[in-house]
Amino acid sequence: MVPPLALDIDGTLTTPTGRIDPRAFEQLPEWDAPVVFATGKAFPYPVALAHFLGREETVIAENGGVAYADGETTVVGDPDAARAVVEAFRERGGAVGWGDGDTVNRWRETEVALSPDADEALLREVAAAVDDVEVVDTGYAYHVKSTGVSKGRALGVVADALGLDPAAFVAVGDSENDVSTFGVAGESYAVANADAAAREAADEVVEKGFMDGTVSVLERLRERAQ
Ligand SMILES: O=C(O)COP(=O)(O)O
Ligand SMILES: [Mg+2]
Repeated sequence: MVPPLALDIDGTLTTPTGRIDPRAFEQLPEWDAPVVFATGKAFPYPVALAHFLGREETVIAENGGVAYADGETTVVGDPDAARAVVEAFRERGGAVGWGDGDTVNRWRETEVALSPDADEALLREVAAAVDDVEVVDTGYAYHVKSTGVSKGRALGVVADALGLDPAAFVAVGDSENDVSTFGVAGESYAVANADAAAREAADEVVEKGFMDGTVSVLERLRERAQ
């Protein structure tokens, strides 16, 4: 039997230009165990991905602020604290940076995400003045979130709902926001494009980057299951 998977999305299932790698549509629909999409993106993104892959909608969004499994949504974190930090950042001249529509934050319930172009030093300075709020840099966004919220903690909630031990999961990821997942999954892999924190936390850093790296992990797990 192949193991259940906890898969990050950006940097892990994508191409270097940020598209979902088409191999996700070849490999994941048939994966014969639960697949949890664990992302920093807002709730609709992993739900849509699972939906269009024809998989159960079992997802972690907002870096663990939102977890959804077996029809049940769990929301944790203090959105008001995160929003207050971003408001103070704006008052001091900072810009969230996604343009007028801001679909990045439109459906976000527990945290705020800022563009990688945002003024990081100012953001960190403003956030440091507020208790229980932190800034997480995924390489794709700066996330202002409650400190107790993490993908790893949410994986515990999701695993529970599925009647599984989180240690049964194999995790693949690429950045700081995957470190907590690597801590609770039984086995963890960072793709070659991963940042220092993810590389340090993973059981193994694979040779290839982005979906090439993830595909190499999936192949290995499939071979092992035979
Ligand atoms: O939303 C981000 O910043 C990154 O998303 P990810 O967790 O799927 O890599
Ligand atoms: Mg990622």
